[in-house]
This record gives sequence, structure tokens and C-alpha cells, in this order.
Amino acid sequence: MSITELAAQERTAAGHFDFSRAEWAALRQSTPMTLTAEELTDLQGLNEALSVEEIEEVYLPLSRLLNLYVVATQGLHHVANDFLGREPVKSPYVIGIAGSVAVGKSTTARVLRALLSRWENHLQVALVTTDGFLYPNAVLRERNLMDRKGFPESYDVRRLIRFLDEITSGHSDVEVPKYSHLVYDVLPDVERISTPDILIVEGLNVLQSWTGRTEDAPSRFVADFLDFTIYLDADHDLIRQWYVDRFLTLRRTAFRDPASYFHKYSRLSLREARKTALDIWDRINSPNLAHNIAPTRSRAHLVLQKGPDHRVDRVRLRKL
Ligand SMILES: Nc1ncnc2c1ncn2[C@@H]1O[C@H](COP(=O)(O)OP(=O)(O)O)[C@@H](O)[C@H]1O
Ligand SMILES: CC(C)(COP(=O)(O)O)[C@@H](O)C(=O)NCCC(=O)O
Repeated sequence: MSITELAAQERTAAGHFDFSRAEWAALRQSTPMTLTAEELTDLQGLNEALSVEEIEEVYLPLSRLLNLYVVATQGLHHVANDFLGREPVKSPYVIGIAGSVAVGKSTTARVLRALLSRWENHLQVALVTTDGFLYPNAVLRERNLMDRKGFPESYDVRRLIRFLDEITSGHSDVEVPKYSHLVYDVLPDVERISTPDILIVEGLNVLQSWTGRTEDAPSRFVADFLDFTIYLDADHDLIRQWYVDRFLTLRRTAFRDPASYFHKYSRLSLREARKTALDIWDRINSPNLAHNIAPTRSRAHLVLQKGPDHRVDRVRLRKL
């Protein structure tokens, strides 16, 4: 056995495959995909900092793997229904994306939605973010939780589980609450969706089993409804930097809107704005990452490990 083979065997021994970026990117080669240059540019439009190389080397192989899993799972449902002699009920393949605030969950979710819906089987992909299931600010204030937004106890987990139960049972017009980062609160209006082929659920808490409040404890966990889970990981100092960078961008853009909850921050000097962002990070998002989010990483089927500039440099895939 060659040294490379031995090293590869050792890396897979712990119940998962561990790929370098080059190894992961090579998985795409065996099954080439046809995306036009125009489609690639379109995808890049989702986030101008996202490189075409990143889409090709990381997200295309991932969408290929997910597409195979979706098709195989649909096949399993089909044979199970045949066995039971039941009419098939449409049920989505549910993908969960977890990770810290500012690690890139929304961007990854949007890229995957775009890629998965481009496969030749024309899958219909819906995207739901768990921030809509946060308690409204009025409730958070009453419970003294305004500085705990994103912590387990700040979410109405029962409502999230009810939503997942309905959508995976094939109900139509299922209510999805919406969160606005502009007003920093849950909106009074809801969106309604009907069973898609794939549902992507993105949020800090999708791999958590603890609600933080005994009285809110549901009898099922969010993870019970997820077919495949992805954890986005990076060095915590890098994530803090991405949080601050996003805050500084928002200070020049969205915070300028007088309707923005953070409008007052648009008038801060660069130095003051940086200080404010670091303060929010240190008081709220960093402890939440350390205590409630990072410990859920080992539950994920796939971990994307990012380095500087959001470049994925390692991929860990759990063996089936
Ligand atoms: N793959 C990527 N390449 C470049 N920039 C990215 C990438 N993913 C996220 N970002 C940037 O990082 C910041 C956080 O990303 P976002 O998707 O909003 O994170 P989250 O949903 O986890 O809070 C944003 O400024 C976003 O533009
Ligand atoms: C709404 C959130 C809990 C969830 O963030 P997401 O990762 O879904 O963008 C987070 O953006 C947040 O508001 N955290 C509280 C501290 C802060 O204002 O950053």
C-alpha cells in the first residue's frame, strides 16, 4: 500500500471522508456538468465576492452529490410506498445548513438553491431561514432576551417543528414567518409555501437539540426532519472579521435607511463602528458560537472548512 493510500485510509477510518480542496474539486471531474458562462455569472451575482472558481471547485461537486442523494431518496420513498400499497405523498428532501452568524450560511444556501434547481430533473427548491422563527422583539424584551438573539431560547422551536412537520407531510400553503434584518424583528406578514422537491433550512440552530426553556421543549428535534446537514466552519477570528466587515458595509448601505433599526450606526465614524461591531460580536454572537453552535458541528453530514476570503480548503463527509 502506498503512503498516499495509507494516509487516505487513516483519514477515512474515523467514520468520515476528509478531502483536501483539490481532492474534493476532482470529484466533479468524473461527472462533468454543463453550466454556461452566463449561468456562472448569474450565480456570482448572488454575492459579488464569491469567485467562479469557488462555485466550480466546491459548490458544483456538492450540488452533484446532493442531487444524487435526492434522486436515491425519492427512489426509496417510491419502493416503500409500493411495499405499503399506499398512494405516494410528496415529501421534500430537507437540507439543513448550520454555522455561526456571518460564516456564510445565507450565501451558501442561495448558491445551492440556484445550482440544485439547474439540474436536468428541474427540481423545485425552496429556502427557509430560521430567523423567521425567532420570537418577536416584544416577547424577547418581556423575557429579557434582547441580548440573546440567536441563542436557543430566543427561537420558537415548537413553531419551527410544526412547520417542518407540515411541509414534510405534504401540506400545501404552509405558513413561513419572515424576519427582517432591516427592522431587526419578525414581520407581521407570513409567506406561504407548498411542498417543494427540496427544502433548504438555514440557521444557527438547525443542529441543536436544546431549546433553552424547559416549557418550550418539543418532543421532536429539528434534526429529525433533516435528510442532509451541512456545517460551515472557519477559525473564529476569521468569522469575527467577516462579521465586522459586513457591519461596516451595512453602515454605508442598509443602515442609511431611516427605517433601519441600526440607522443610528450609519452616523458613526469608522473607528466607532468597528468598536460597536466588535462589542456586539463579543457580547452576543461569539458566546453563542462557542456554547451553542460549534458543539453541534460533529452532528453534520458534511463540514465545509473555510479559510481567509471564505475559500473552502477542506471538506469532511460522513460515511453513510
Ligand atoms: N463564499 C463566499 N465568498 C465570499 N464572501 C462570502 C461568501 N459567503 C459569505 N460571504 C460574505 O460573508 C458575509 C456573511 O455571509 P452571510 O451569507 O450573510 O452569512 P450568514 O448567513 O451566515 O450570517 C457577507 O458579507 C457575505 O457577503
Ligand atoms: C438574526 C440572527 C440571530 C441570525 O443570524 P443569521 O446567521 O441567520 O443571519 C443574527 O443576525 C442576530 O441578529 N444576532 C444578534 C446580534 C447581532 O445583531 O448581530
